[in-house]
Amino acid sequence: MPSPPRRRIVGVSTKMYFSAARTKAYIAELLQHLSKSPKILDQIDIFVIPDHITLTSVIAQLEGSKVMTGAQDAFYEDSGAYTGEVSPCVLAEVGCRIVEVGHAERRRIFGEMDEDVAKKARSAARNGMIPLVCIGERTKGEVSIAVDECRTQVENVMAAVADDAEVILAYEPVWAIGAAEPAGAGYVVSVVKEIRALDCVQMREGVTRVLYGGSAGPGLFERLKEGVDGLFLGRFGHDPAQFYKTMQEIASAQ
Ligand SMILES: O=C[C@H](O)COP(=O)(O)O
Repeated sequence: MPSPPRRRIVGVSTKMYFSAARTKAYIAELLQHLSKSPKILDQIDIFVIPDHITLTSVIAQLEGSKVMTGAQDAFYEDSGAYTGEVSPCVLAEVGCRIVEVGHAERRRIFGEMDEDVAKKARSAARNGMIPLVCIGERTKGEVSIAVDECRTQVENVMAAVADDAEVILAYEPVWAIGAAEPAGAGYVVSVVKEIRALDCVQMREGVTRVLYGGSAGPGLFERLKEGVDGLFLGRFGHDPAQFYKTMQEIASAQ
């Protein structure tokens, strides 16, 4: 079966870096940039993942712009006695489109395991949102070792998520997150090629896009374009002008 067409996509997470005021100003400035070339949103998908507190105001600011808003996490149950958790059902209700799960910081600091990540991805998809699943090896080394570590993460998720649901995999080598530079292009392209070749990815009915994240920013996509469908930015997208520049590069890459 031929794989479904994959549209390029780029997004940014503000993690827990921004105040509410900065998030508001960031989105306003981003919209100003986008108004200069509105066609960009017909060419590629764009998303912003703010913190939970500002999520609904970001959705309101972005209304009518086609820029998607995502959440940085969501619980795997829709409702109940889960104090402090965020319901995927409520996220969908307020217009959230993407749910990021399994970020390396959540795995390391909050002890999330592949099983938790898989359950969260399943409930995001069950609620009509796109799970954006972060995967990646912990230590810098050989391509084959990275692929082995990612394989387990991906297989767990794909076994849990409905076969026809769209999934975004964000390949983020843990050692490249928060670093000065991204992982080497040849290395990333090789790992992503192997991830795409996994049976659990190949055999899916739903679209699976693969992004690269980990010190990503302007100037990177051209080197990764033969392997990835886009980029997932952190720090180097926290200046709206830099995020916009990255979008332009992705939209214009042949
Ligand atoms: O969520 C984004 C990634 O963890 C990358 O973050 P970074 O670009 O600041 O390294």
